[in-house]
Amino acid sequence: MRRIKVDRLRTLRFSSNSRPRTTKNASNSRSPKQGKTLMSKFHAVVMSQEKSFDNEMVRSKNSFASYQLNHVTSRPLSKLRVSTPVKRTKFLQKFLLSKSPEATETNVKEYTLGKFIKQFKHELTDYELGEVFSYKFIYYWGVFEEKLARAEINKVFDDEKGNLILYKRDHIAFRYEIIRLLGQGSFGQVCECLDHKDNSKVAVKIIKNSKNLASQAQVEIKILKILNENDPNNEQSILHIKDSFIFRNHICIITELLGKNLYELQISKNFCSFPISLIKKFAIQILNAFKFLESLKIIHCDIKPENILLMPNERSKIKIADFGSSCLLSEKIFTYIQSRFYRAPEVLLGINYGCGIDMWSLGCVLVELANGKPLFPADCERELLQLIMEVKGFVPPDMLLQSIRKNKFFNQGEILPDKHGNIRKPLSVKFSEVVPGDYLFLDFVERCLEWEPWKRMTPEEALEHSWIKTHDTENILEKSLPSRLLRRKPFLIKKLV
Ligand SMILES: Nc1ncnc2c1ncn2[C@@H]1O[C@H](COP(=O)(O)OP(=O)(O)OP(=O)(O)O)[C@@H](O)[C@H]1O
Repeated sequence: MRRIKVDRLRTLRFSSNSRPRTTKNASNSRSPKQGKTLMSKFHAVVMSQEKSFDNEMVRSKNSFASYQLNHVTSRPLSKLRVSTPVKRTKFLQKFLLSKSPEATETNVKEYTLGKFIKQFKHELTDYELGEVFSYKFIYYWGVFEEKLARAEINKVFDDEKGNLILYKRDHIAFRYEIIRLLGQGSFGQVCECLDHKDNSKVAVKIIKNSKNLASQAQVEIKILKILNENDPNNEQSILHIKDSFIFRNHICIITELLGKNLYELQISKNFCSFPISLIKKFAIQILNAFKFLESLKIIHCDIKPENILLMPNERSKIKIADFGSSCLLSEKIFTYIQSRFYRAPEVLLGINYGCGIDMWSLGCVLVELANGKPLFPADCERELLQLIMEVKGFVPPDMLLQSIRKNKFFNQGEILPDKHGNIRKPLSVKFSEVVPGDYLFLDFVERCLEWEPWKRMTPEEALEHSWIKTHDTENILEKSLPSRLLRRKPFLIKKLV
C-alpha cells in the first residue's frame, strides 16, 4: 500500500478556533458524563476452548454496534469501588470451584465459560455473547444500559471512515478498558486503556478497518518488534510494543503509555520558544534513537513534533512513536512519505532516499521548538520547495538532474507559482533570520538541512557537533569571538574555547 500522508494545514494552528487533531479528539473524549449506568467492573478468569489471547490474533466476526465516546455513561467512582475487581474475581473463582471442586483444567475450561455466560450474559450484547468464545481469558467487559439498548438498533461497529466507534468504559478484547482518546491520525485512533490483566495503563492504537492500512500496520508491528528485540532493557528512546491482535476487524497495537507529544507541549506553552537547553536534551535523545535506528537499517519516515512523546513522570525524557510509515532500508515501498512541513528535498523531488530524511525532519523540528512555529509551513509542495529555496538557494543541479518530479516545480528552469500564485525568490531570506539562537545551534541546524542527503550530518556526527558537546553557558563565550571565526567552523570554536 502506498501511504499518502495527510498534510496538515499547520497554519490553522494559529487561528483562534483551531485545535490540532489530537487535542480536538482528546477534548471530545472528555465530554460530560451522562445519565445513569449499570457499569460493572469485574475481573474474572474464564477459559474457553479457544487459543490463548496473548499469543494468538484474536478472531473477530462481523462488525456490530458500538457507541460513541461522547455518549458514554459511567458509574460514579464511589460506586465502582463497591465491587472491586479483586472481590469479584475471588467471588467468581469461589463460585466456580464450589460448583466443580474436582474439576481438571480441561473441564474447568468448558465449565467456566458455560457458567460465565450463564451468570453474566445479561451484561453482554448478542454480538459479545458470540465473540466471547474466541477468548481464552476474560478480564473485563464494560456493562452499561446504553450499550445493551443500542446494540440492538445500531448494528455497526465502524464509522464512515473505518474507525472503530469507541466509547468510554467499553472493553477491547475483553481485557482493556477504554479510558480516553489520546489521538487520531490517518491510521486510526490511539486511546488510553487500563489493562485489567496487569492492572496497568497502556496505549492502544486501533487501526482503521481497511485492507491496505492493515498491511501497513503489520509492517509497523514488525518494525516495533525488531526495535524492541534489540532494546531489551528499554534504554533507547523508542516506543515499546506489548502486544498486537485483531479485534472486530481492527488491528490493535498495545504499547506502553506515554505522555504528551511535543506539539501538545507547544500548545500548552502557548507556542512560546522552548529553552535551548531543553531542545538540546531532546535532540541528544533523538539522535541516539536515530543512531539505533540506523544500526538496524530502519528509517522512521515521519519525524514531527506529534510523534515525539514525553515519557510520563520523567523530566525531559522523550520517546519516538508512530512507526506507521517506517520501513527497512532494504524494503522501501513508498516513494512519497513524511508529513509536508518536515519532508526532505529528496522525497519532494523523487530522488532515492535513506536515513538522512529523518535528519532533515529533525532539523525542522528543532527550529520549530526554538521558534514556536514551523520552519517551512507550506500549504502545498511547490510552496514547500520555494520556502526551502528562499533560505537555501536554488536546488543543486545534481539533485535536479536526478529528480523525477522536477516538472511539478519548474518549467524549463523557471519556478512555477504555488497554489496561492506566489513565487518566492531563492536566497532572499537569511538562514539566521529564520533560525533563532546562537551560532552553534544555527550551524547544527544548517548541517541537518543540507540539500544533498550525503552531505547531511549522520546521527553519529551530529552527536559530536559542538552545539551538542558544549554546555549552554559555554555558548556565551563564543559571542566574544571574532565574527570571521564564527562563520563556518564550529569545531574550531570548540578548540579555542
Ligand atoms: N504510546 C502512546 N502513548 C500516548 N499517546 C500516544 C501513544 N501513541 C500515540 N499517541 C498519541 O496519538 C497520536 C496519534 O498516534 P500515531 O501517530 O501513532 O497515529 P497515526 O494514525 O499514525 O498518526 P499520523 O497520521 O499522524 O501518522 C500521537 O500524536 C500521540 O499524541
